[in-house]
Amino acid sequence: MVVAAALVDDQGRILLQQRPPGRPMAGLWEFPGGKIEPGERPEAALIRELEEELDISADTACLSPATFASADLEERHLLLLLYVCRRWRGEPRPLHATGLQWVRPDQMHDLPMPPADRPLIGLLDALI
Ligand SMILES: Nc1nc2c([nH]c(=O)n2[C@@H]2O[C@H](COP(=O)(O)OP(=O)(O)OP(=O)(O)O)[C@@H](O)[C@H]2O)c(=O)[nH]1
Repeated sequence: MVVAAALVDDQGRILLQQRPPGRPMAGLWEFPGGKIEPGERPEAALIRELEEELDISADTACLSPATFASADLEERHLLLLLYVCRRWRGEPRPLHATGLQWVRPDQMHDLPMPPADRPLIGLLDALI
């Protein structure tokens, strides 16, 4: 079970981060987030991941449940809960990722992304 955020800026662009080398799916552009730890609430997990990965603070009230992805990975099944977040404190910095970029949903079709994320693009385009 994974939580992730579509951080949306005032131009309707979404922040993607690039997975670093030496890890599964290296080089792909993904939504910031990560695994929920045992006993952790999903929103708390996402707030923790945003701090760890981007050095930003978000409040639970600013995390809107948006949609989810369900896909087979190599040895596991992934359930990814995607939240939309339009307000946070701080300027995102790539503490774990190779890089960050802000993109409109329609631009995501041209980026290499994890297969599970592909069905989310059209949904985000309609939502934002
Ligand atoms: N954060 C994030 N993870 C995603 C996305 N799409 C997707 O398939 N995933 C998968 O969901 C998992 C996220 O957990 P993580 O980021 O903590 O995983 P990790 O690299 O430590 O994976 P590992 O523990 O299997 O090595 C990974 O298997 C990742 O490939 C996405 O858009 N954002």
